Formats: sequence, C-alpha cells, structure tokens
Amino acid sequence: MPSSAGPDPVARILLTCGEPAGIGPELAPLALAAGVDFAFLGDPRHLPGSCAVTEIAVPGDPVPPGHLPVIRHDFPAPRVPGRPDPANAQAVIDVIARAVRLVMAGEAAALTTLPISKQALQEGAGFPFPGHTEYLAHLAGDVPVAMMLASTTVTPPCRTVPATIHIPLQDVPAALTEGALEQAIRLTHAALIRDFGIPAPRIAVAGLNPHAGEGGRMGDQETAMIAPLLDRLRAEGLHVAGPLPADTMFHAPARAGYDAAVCAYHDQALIPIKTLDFAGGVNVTLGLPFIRTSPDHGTAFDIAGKNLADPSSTIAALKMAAEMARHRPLLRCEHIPGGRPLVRHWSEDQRTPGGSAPRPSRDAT
Ligand SMILES: NC(=O)C1=CN([C@@H]2O[C@H](COP(=O)(O)OP(=O)(O)OC[C@H]3O[C@@H](n4cnc5c(N)ncnc54)[C@H](O)[C@@H]3O)[C@@H](O)[C@H]2O)C=CC1
Ligand SMILES: NCC(=O)COP(=O)(O)O
Repeated sequence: MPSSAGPDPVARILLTCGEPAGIGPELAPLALAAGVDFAFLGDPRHLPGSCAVTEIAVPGDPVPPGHLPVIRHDFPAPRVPGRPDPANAQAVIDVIARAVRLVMAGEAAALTTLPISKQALQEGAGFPFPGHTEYLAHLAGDVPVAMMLASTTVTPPCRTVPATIHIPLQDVPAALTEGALEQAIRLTHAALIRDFGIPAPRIAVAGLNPHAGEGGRMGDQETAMIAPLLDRLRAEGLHVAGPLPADTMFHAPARAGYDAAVCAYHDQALIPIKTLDFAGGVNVTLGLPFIRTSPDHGTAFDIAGKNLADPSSTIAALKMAAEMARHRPLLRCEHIPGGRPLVRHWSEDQRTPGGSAPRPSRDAT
C-alpha cells in the first residue's frame, strides 16, 4: 500500500492509463483497495472525481494512505466514456513509451498496462503496432516476445501462449512457421522457470487443424512441421507434448498434465483462458527485459462510465507483476541508454531461482 512512511521505490509498479474513454480510469482507483503498491501514469482529470489523488514526480514518491499516486501526463481532450477521442490517441501511446523509459531506468519494479483500443490508436495517431505486446517489444529494442494469458483462480491453472497473435485467421497457416513456433515454445519455457518458479516446465503444443490433422487427413502442418520440431526439442531435453488436438486439451484433467499450452493462433489460446477465468486472467508479455502484465480484457466501451467495471483482472495483473518482481533481479544500469545509476547492480547468479531474492538497496548516488 502507498503510505506516508515512504514505500520502497523499486517495489512500486507503474500502471499506464490506457484508453481514457474505456474503463481504465475507473479501474485504477478500484484496484487501490487490493493493497498492491502502484502508481498511475496518465491524466488525473480522467480519473473519477471521488478518487483521492496525490501527484508525484517519480514512481517511488510517498503519498498519504488511501491516495492514488499519479504521475501526471496531460492529455489534450477530456474523457468521454465510451467515445475515444482521436485527439488523445498520441498521448495514450506516449504514456506507454514514458512508462517503459521509467521501468527500464529502474524507477519502478514492473509495468502493468490498462487496455488500449488498437482501432482508436491506429485511426487517431497511425499507431503501427497491433497492440502493446509488439510496441513494447519495439521499445525494448525489437526483442522477440510472446503473449501469455495466465489464469489466477482456476486449478489446474490455464496458461496459454499463441504462436501467432493479432493477424487475420486466413494468414495463420503461413505465419505459423517452425521459427515462430519454436520461439514461442522457448520463451514460454524460459518464463515458466524464471517468472512462475517451475524448474522443469511441461509444455503442451496444440495442432493447427481439427484433431491435430488426423494423421495428415485434415491438414499437414502437424506431420510436416510441428511434430518434427517437437521431436528436436525433446531431444534437447525439453518436456513438450503434442501436437495435441486443441478441442480436448483444456479441460481440467488435461491441464493437469502441463504447465502452459502453446497454441497456433489467438482465439485457440484466448478462448479457453477467458472462458475459464475472465475475471482472474492476466496477460503477460514474455521475453521483455522488464516485467509487463495487463488485465485480460479490453476497453469495455459498452460499460465505461456506468460504474460496472470489475477490477479483478487488473488487481490480478498488479499482484502477478509484484510477485514476479520479487523473483527478478533489478535492471542493470548499464543496459539503459543514458540511464543514471539508480540501483545497485545485481547479477543473475545472485538470484534465488524460483524463490524470493533479497532485494538490493538503492544507491545513494
Ligand atoms: N491489453 C489491451 O490493451 C487489450 C485491448 N483490447 C481492446 O479492447 C477493445 C474492446 O475489445 P472487446 O473485444 O470488446 O473486449 P472487452 O474485453 O473490452 O469487452 C468484452 C465484454 O466484456 C465486458 N468486460 C470487459 N472487461 C470488463 C470488466 N473489467 N468488468 C466488467 N465487464 C467487462 C465488456 O463490457 C464487454 O461486454 C478492442 O479495441 C481491443 O483491441 C482487448 C484486449 C486487450
Ligand atoms: N487479445 C489480447 C490483446 O489484445 C492484448 O493485446 P496487447 O495490447 O496486450 O498486445
């Protein structure tokens, strides 16, 4: 919780405002009650009038108990719930970039993003990315990333990673290359170890076609590409099962057999998790040099301004980011172009794998 006692500056999470016309500005004050220490980056004039706000200069600045810490980012237009204003589109994008700079400078422990409208950003500011995932990858130096959706309230957990993300369904077969699938599997494997504390991850890989191709009778991607890839990864020692028929791999007994499912395309991956745990689902970007989580839902324009927004997924995203931050080393200053020495250097080998690492103290300089 933010407190006047002065929280650990590195422990605070940065929450970006997302699309102001969506439910994001309503979710931030509701999430305060969950007790996760976060600061809101956005325009305080977009927040509900009932929200007690203290403006701060950097994420770690102290605020009175019960106040929402806000790093001010002025938007050109007011919030009109349900109606995104093209004049605000560039500011939504700028907030994300500003947050990444702060997190990469070690000023905050992690980034949690409130939803954006891809359409509003593309129409209002020519945003060239399909979503946060690809934009964050770009801001981090064009690093390879994957999108994981992770449940937090169901057992066995449901974690899914689409190997292709925001593309038309008709383009999926061509985009589902061996390289794309292998990258998604490797990023998932690394993240399960690093951020989910699973030392020997078990990954299930879905087929593309009905019945995983039925031996080549309903499509050949499974026999021609997916099965040979999985054989190669198994020979390396990875626990990968598949290619599995997607229709029968998400019920509870099936999920008990793996830690994450790598899927062929967006809806194959997102329908099971959003059906099982819409309120507790968290979107995590794998592969970034910093932690990024997000609620699993979108801008919900249909309920914006109506006091109907459920903060559960945002709270789950903030809690997951905080938990991951406890297990990760802080960013090293030398990785930050122009970064100033805010944090002590902290080498990977000092970290306790899958467990809590002692948090290094801040440099006085
Ligand atoms: N991370 C992000 O920035 C994401 C952005 N989006 C964007 O959001 C926009 C709208 O997407 P939709 O497909 O309509 O999905 P949506 O998740 O915004 O809404 C789907 C349905 O769920 C309801 N809903 C969503 N979140 C809720 C909450 N917290 N409490 C209560 N009800 C909730 C909505 O009212 C709506 O009926 C699109 O532009 C999409 O690109 C979608 C998903 C993630
Ligand atoms: N359907 C999930 C989604 O749209 C999340 O996208 P991103 O903005 O987190 O890349």
